Amino acid sequence: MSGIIEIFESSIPCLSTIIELQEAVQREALAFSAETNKYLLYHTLKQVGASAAQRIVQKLVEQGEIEWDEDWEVEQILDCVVENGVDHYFIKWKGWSHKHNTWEPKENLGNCSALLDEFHAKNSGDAEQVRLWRKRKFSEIVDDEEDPLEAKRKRVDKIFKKLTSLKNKITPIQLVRLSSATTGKKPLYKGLISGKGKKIPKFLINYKLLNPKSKAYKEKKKEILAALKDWERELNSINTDPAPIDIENNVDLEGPPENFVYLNDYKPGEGIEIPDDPLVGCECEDCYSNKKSCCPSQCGAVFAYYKHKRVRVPRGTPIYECNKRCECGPDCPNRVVQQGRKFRVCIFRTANGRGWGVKAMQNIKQGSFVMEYVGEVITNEEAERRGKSYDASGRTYLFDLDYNDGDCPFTVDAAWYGNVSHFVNHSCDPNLEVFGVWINTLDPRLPRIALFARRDIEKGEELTFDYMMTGATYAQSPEAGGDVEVPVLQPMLIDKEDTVSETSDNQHGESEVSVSDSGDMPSLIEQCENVEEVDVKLKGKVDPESESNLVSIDVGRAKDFKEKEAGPPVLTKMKKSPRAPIDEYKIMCQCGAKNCRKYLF
Ligand SMILES: C[S@@+](CC[C@H](N)C(=O)[O-])C[C@H]1O[C@@H](n2cnc3c(N)ncnc32)[C@H](O)[C@@H]1O
Repeated sequence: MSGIIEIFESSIPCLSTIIELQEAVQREALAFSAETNKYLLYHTLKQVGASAAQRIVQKLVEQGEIEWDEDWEVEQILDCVVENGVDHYFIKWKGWSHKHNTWEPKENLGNCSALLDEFHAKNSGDAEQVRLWRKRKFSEIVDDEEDPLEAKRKRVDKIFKKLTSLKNKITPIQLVRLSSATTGKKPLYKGLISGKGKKIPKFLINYKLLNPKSKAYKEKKKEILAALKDWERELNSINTDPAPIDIENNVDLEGPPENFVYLNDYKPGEGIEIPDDPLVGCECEDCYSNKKSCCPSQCGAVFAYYKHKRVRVPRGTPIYECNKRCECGPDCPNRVVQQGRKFRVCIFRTANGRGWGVKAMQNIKQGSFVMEYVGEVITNEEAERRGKSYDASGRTYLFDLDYNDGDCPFTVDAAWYGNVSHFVNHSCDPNLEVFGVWINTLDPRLPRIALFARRDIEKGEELTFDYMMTGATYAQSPEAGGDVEVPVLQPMLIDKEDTVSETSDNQHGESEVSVSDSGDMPSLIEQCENVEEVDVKLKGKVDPESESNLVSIDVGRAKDFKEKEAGPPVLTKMKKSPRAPIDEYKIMCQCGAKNCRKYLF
């Protein structure tokens, strides 16, 4: 065994920075696996940012460490503002499309004096006007289409991809050393910039920060807690869910994550439109008593909730909620996910190296809606591209909206934009369960991803879901005494003549879910504009033995797990590159469950 497994066994203190980790690895005569190296490299590039990464690459070229056949040349200066007293210019980079244009402080444009002169000459009109023009705020000039964070991220990804494809492998520590040299920020280390074969320099580690009793640690901790409080305020000012979010770090000195933008809903990625006009709604006076004609039934699905709004269908069952065209009010039992997260949760620092996690701040009853998984909705091709760098970095936030035939037109990426669910960790014995939910967007390819309590959850318990939910095509219906198997239905793929109805009452006096013939029911899908795109082939009666009855929103690429072969997948997440041999991407699962599968993906 090598690499990360050995590092785990060496018990590096959790406060280790990248440098400390490398130092410890060298001291113990261990080596990072290629994957760990890649992970640290990507993380370091992200930390230093796109512009500094460019300068580091230039340094590496100057030092003869690498050959780089393209360099970053400013092609044109397009705009200028003064923000916090610093001139910032909007740059078009040579060889990079306008998508990659970025705002750069003047200090980053050291050798562009000719272009700067040219820009200022062109824009030297009325002095007062120029002054006002330069004083515009970033927020006034960055239009909605433009996403500077996205442009920078793309540049980091591109640099990372290129660096890892070079013959000469660059280590993260080289980047860290050069980063302090090029950014002019407080150096992270002291010593020579080592070439190959040279002695590793002595690092400037603030060992006091490793001792929680030291004054330095306590001061740093205070600083971090203040930053986390600010972050908590910021998240709660954006969060539109009825329940607030707490933030807690009683474990280490990690502050708020950089480059993470809080969102409440899906953010459509480039070229993606998320329709939100359902065209039709129900006219029920009381949707719960009118299950047979309410929205779910019109979509060939079952009414998914009990009166008190807890889910009563097994996982994988598509959920159709009442939508904005329906006549029912907000108290309708078929409006649950759309009303947002009602349970207070806390983003907390885990104590066993899993980074941040999320815990419940109040008891949650089985079947309750807990939160939605939101992020950028991107195409399959874009997900493939991003997936490669995420896989290499050992972290992924990609959730395939894959369904039925394994074809995955869209993926939700919560890496840069997301809500609390961004921080929810995996468990092989999770307490949350995933459902696809359709509300105002009835495009079958664009379900919302909702996480419901799989069992009663106690206040303080960490919230988890299974990143590789696979297999079980039948869920036990707890309401039916635990042993009754309930078929999981697939949206759009049931016979027009098979509609779903409720039959016997359960012990709580609420009806159970079953499938029966009930004649011709006009399908909501048939009324949708995109009906041509939906596979509405008649499939015969819903057959509980048949895979084709299943909603399968696929784990995507974690193909190598035996469990996956055991049965068709259900709404699940976390992409891995199909081309990557699984050996390269083994990440130890730290969920601690008895039935732990050992590897995350
Ligand atoms: C969706 S993120 C969860 C939030 C993450 N812990 C953070 O700090 O941002 C997924 C990543 O968290 C880590 N993770 C989640 N569950 C884990 C587990 N059971 N064991 C080890 N690492 C885990 C892995 O790095 C994984 O790629």
